[in-house]
Amino acid sequence: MSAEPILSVRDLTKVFGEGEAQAKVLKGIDLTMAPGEMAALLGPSGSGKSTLLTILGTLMRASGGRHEMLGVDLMQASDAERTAFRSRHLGFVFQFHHLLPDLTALENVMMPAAAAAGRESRAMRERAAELLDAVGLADRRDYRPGALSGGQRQRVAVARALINQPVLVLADEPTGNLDRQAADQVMQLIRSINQTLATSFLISTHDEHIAGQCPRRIELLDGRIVRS
Ligand SMILES: Nc1ncnc2c1ncn2[C@@H]1O[C@H](COP(=O)(O)OP(=O)(O)OP(=O)(O)O)[C@@H](O)[C@H]1O
Repeated sequence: MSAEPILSVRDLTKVFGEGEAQAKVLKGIDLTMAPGEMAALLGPSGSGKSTLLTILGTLMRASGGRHEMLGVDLMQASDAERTAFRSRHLGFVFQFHHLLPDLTALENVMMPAAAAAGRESRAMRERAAELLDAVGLADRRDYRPGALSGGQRQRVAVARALINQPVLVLADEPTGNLDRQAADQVMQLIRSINQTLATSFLISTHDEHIAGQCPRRIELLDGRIVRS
């Protein structure tokens, strides 16, 4: 028997604007993801990749269709329920790391956990240190982002995405700002986390080399999935 999907999306649509300025950007997306899946999301610029990731991340609501995760109906959920769901079950990595410049690597990794709990704890600090160790940056925990390389910053961002033990990490061009070597290191890291922790990843990219490192590929074209 196959496992229940963690994510189930049916006929999902997104319309921006009104009247003549209206643009239908997602035109009926059907998508499921199984626990522990790692998928690349490909498509030309403007095909809707970021819009889809933003909706799946509960950072924006779809205009129509069904959006369920872990059995929760996220279309019907209130804003407060969606926020709680996000901090408990989802992680994010963006093209630009969005680390806070005045915090150390360790403090940045800890931040989503401290924000969710409303305070810091020793357990959080220990888990953040373990994650920095796992991404190969144990010796950089007290460095601020400005003193790290682009690839190191992105590895800190991956560690930060994992602090709340998410079921699914949404990554929007996580290697888009990196050279090939640093990009490969980040992808190796993501694959090893995917395999050891069974965290699912959905990774948008323009780069076939990056997509080739993902077991599944999902292709968007003009707001529709044309291959999955
Ligand atoms: N807030 C918004 N209001 C109006 N239109 C928007 C908005 N956000 C995105 N769009 C439009 O939706 C379409 C899809 O944008 P999206 O950013 O999802 O594409 P993408 O596939 O991620 O592109 P890229 O690869 O260039 O990042 C584009 O035509 C864009 O102009």
